[in-house]
Amino acid sequence: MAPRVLISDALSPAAVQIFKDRGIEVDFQPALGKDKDKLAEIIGDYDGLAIRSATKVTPKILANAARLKVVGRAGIGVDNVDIPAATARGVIVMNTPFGNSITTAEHAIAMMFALAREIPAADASTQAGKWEKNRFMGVELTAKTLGVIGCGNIGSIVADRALGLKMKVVAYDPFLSPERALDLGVEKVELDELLARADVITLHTPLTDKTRNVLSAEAIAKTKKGVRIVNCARGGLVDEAALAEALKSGHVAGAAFDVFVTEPATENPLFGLPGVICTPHLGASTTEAQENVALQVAEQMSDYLLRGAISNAVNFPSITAEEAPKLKPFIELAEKLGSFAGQLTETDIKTVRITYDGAVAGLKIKALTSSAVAGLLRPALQDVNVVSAPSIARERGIVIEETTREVAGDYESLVTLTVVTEKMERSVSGTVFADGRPRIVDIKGIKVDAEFAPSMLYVTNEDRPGFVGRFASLLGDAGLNIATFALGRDRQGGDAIALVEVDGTVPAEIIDKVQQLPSVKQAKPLVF
Ligand SMILES: NC(=O)c1ccc[n+]([C@@H]2O[C@H](COP(=O)([O-])OP(=O)(O)OC[C@H]3O[C@@H](n4cnc5c(N)ncnc54)[C@H](O)[C@@H]3O)[C@@H](O)[C@H]2O)c1
Ligand SMILES: O=C(O)CC[C@@H](O)C(=O)O
Repeated sequence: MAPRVLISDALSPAAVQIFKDRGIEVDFQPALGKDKDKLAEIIGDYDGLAIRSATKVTPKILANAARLKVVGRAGIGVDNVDIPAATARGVIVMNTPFGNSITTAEHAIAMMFALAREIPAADASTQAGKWEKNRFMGVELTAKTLGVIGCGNIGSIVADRALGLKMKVVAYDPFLSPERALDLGVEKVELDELLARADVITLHTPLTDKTRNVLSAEAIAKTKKGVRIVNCARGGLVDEAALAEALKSGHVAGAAFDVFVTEPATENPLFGLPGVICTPHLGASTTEAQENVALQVAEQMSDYLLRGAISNAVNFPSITAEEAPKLKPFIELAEKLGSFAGQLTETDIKTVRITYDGAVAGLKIKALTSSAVAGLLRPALQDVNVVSAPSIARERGIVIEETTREVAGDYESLVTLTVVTEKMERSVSGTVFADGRPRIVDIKGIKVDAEFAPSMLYVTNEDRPGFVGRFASLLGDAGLNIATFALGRDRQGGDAIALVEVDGTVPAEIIDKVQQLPSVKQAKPLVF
């Protein structure tokens, strides 16, 4: 069945065409993002949800989204998606980090000019027939200092454009390296210095606990008298009430805001104040940017739904379309090794160690580890997948350790998963043969060679003559057909294991009978 995608915001129709061309069924309902009840009612029918900022992907929506595998944000900020809730439900969340950066940077520059020359007020006055030539005395931007708070993708484009305007640019960004600052031609400074020196301040950080109210009343008080402030990033970076006071007192000469604490902003402390210019979150609203982000999100979502390739996910490592086919058999191997260990582990897991030897060490091991952990946890917690597994493990205090060793041993690639509980430590290793099928090659240090089959029986016993005959007769007498039989032992007379593929499920009473055979230590049914 073709995957189904719902577009619940006003994305460019270019996205619809991409989905259709890729063979994905697409439902374009651009007004649905505003109707959360209707969205909750129908979301269960879709594998993918493509959004802009109007759709709020809340835990309630996710709880109804039984089929949902991916949320694609045609834009940068994913603050309208509950990422922990999506991750916990195994839903990939991806964005398009660059498609609207230039457009948004241009909006910030436009806002700066609009402030410097009071263009909106001059326009309104002129069109009202007033011709107030002496009322609007602007300021020149050349040689002024622009303070950029957050010098990432958009902040650095703004800086570049401002340098082109012959402004001086100072930037505050704890993650901006001195080399990058030098490259951009900006001066990296601390926040207080930026506040003291900037004639115009522009914000370009995400909204986080650290950046909320980065321009607080206290910070605004440290700015130069007559400063102008531009916010085209996120509402909440500036204390709106404090800014309103500073505008009224004349300390701040102007503020141009595209984003607000509450959106849609129908009322706001800044509205109606002198020197204030507002736009309704238009930063990304150009034909070019909307086409870029719509095409990109549709491509990314299609790649994931059809090929398992992941790009720009905020809750999972990227997997390119080239990597996906190489990873696929190892994802299956890791998941099955995890499942093997999970089905045999009855007590609390403390640590999971995963070692990647040989060629597999060069692959995206984060995806493999997540798959192994998903397989490990699934016997105990049904609702876990490769996306949610690491966070679920973390919540349960399970430590996950990964080791890579590029040198190959007996196998070109070997994955070993070791589970440590309070009482024991159990390891299982596997590889992928040339036919692409995963196999178990070692259990607790005992060599075996078995494929994973839908129904299996795992038996550990003391290595004594007669066991195999008695065991096979017991299964035969119960009408259970043995499909494959793998045996291994650590040494003659020591511990032995049998991994047997049977046709059909093994009834519980047969497991009990196997358990009672002489020399048997443990008998467990396994399903893969
Ligand atoms: N108005 C719009 O329509 C619109 C459009 C696109 C993006 N945005 C918003 O613009 C913002 C920036 O987007 P971007 O693509 O440049 O993001 P980015 O991740 O490339 O850059 C953000 C920068 O902020 C810096 N930063 C993080 N914490 C900081 C802190 N405490 N102090 C100072 N700097 C800090 C980071 O180091 C990074 O360099 C985002 O919030 C995004 O959602 C708004
Ligand atoms: O979709 C939009 O119009 C806004 C996008 C913008 O806020 C973003 O973070 O990319």
